Amino acid sequence: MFWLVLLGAILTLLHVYMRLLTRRTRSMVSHLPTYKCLPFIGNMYKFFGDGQNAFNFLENLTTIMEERRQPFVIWIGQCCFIILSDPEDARMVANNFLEKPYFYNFARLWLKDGLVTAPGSIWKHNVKKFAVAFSGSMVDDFLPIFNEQSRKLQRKLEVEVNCEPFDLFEKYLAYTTLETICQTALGEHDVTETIVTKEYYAAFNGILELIFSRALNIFLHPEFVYRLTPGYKEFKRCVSVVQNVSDAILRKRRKEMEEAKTAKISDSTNKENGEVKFKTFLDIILQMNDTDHTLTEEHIKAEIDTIILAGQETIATAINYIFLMLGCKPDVQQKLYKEIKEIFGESKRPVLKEDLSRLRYCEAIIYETLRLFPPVPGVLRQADRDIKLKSCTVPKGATCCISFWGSGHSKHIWGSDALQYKPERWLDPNVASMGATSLLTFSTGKRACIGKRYAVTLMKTVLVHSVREYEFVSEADKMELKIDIALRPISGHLLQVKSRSGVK
Ligand code: HEM
Repeated sequence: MFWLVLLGAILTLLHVYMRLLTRRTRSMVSHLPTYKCLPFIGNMYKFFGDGQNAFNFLENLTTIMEERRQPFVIWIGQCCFIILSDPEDARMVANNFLEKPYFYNFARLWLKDGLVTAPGSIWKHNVKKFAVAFSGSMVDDFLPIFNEQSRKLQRKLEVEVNCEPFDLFEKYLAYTTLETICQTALGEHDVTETIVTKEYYAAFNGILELIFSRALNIFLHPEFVYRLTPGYKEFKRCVSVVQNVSDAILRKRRKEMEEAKTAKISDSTNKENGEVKFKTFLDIILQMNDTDHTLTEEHIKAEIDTIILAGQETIATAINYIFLMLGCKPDVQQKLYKEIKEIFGESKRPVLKEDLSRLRYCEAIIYETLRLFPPVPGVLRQADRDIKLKSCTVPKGATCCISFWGSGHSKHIWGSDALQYKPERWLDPNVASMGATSLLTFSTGKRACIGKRYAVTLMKTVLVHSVREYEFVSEADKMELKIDIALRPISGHLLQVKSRSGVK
């Protein structure tokens, strides 16, 4: 009995002490909507469960934010999270705060100082030099690879014509985008047997699942606790499988560059008919490494893994949603087919640079899908000082969560038909220019995505090659979703392929 009373007293004191520590933050956000807080865990009880539960939670608080037109507050233990979806607020936060909160440390065990997880000081040092690898002119140079990969996908889909519905993402897209990113960003052309293997992909996915389940369980947040769990062992195993691949890519590329240097010939990996096609992301880092010795071997490998994560999973998810939406909106699909016919006629030629700006309806479909189905549903930033937003002041120490799901579904931003899938809205010049700043799917501000142009160009190329050949059918209007870092479908996501000529 005595021990129980003592324990009760200690817990009460601890609780009071924690309340005192967070008193300023609590008073600054007290006017914002929130849920009932439990001692010690705050609102963490809302997250217990799976990714579907996390998605329902996001939908629920989005509705409240829409009604109140205010950010929403969540307490995870003693950490205050301010969820916001207003694009102006989002820009304010993203331009002022460079640091990412401790959740990103769960991924830092793997991605270390790679661009996505790096602390602000390291990110600032690298970002401009790295971003060159995905600039407009570079992306134009990637077009032959985008075309080749899109054609390969189109040919693979032939076996699905008039067959049972299937999961496009799992069966094909994940591998198509993995191969594409390896060829364009890492200069690694021979990837079918080394990287694009089931083992690699399972390990890659395993890491993402483990990071997400850790994030949902507050008791696994302290590093010393997590290291004692079987989850950590599995995490280390998966990371080692993935890192063996980045290690092999790095060693191979270094050897090629060394050999070229020794033989005093220019390196030909990315050349075609003697002309330099493009300098890859990996080559840029390796060249920087000659003069910048802050780039360690470990850091370079972390950048390889980062670019595979950032560039592969996101585009595959986005393309999957596009096909699913086309499948349940035959009128939209027909309009896209018509646009492709107008530009390409009966020709099966590759997509050229000049075609990209003419694919206006195709672009509208891409943006409309990204608005309603953001592959990354939101990002986090750590407030290192107070900052004033439209309806509150974010207190120093709080974590801001920019909800792309919330902004994409807001009637205050997109109008009363915000929840409808209507690519036509992007053809209105007013909406298109407003949308350019209000569509947050690629994030906003200083640490926004550097691969937007890459992603949109690849998506257009894939769509042209597939839609001119096949018709797609889905029941995605009944799709159910979950969050496991990415926004993923759990049902209603199977696709059927039909031949346009009606002949298999
Ligand atoms: C539809 C496709 C894509 C979506 C929706 C997307 C979305 C995002 C988002 C939301 C962020 C911010 C992450 C954060 O703050 O935590 C981000 C960052 C990033 N993305 Fe993308 N991305 C896509 C494609 C790509 C591609 C194709 C690449 C590269 C080839 C890429 C490279 C990066 C990198 C390197 C960062 C980190 C930027 C930084 O911190 O400076 N992304 N992306």
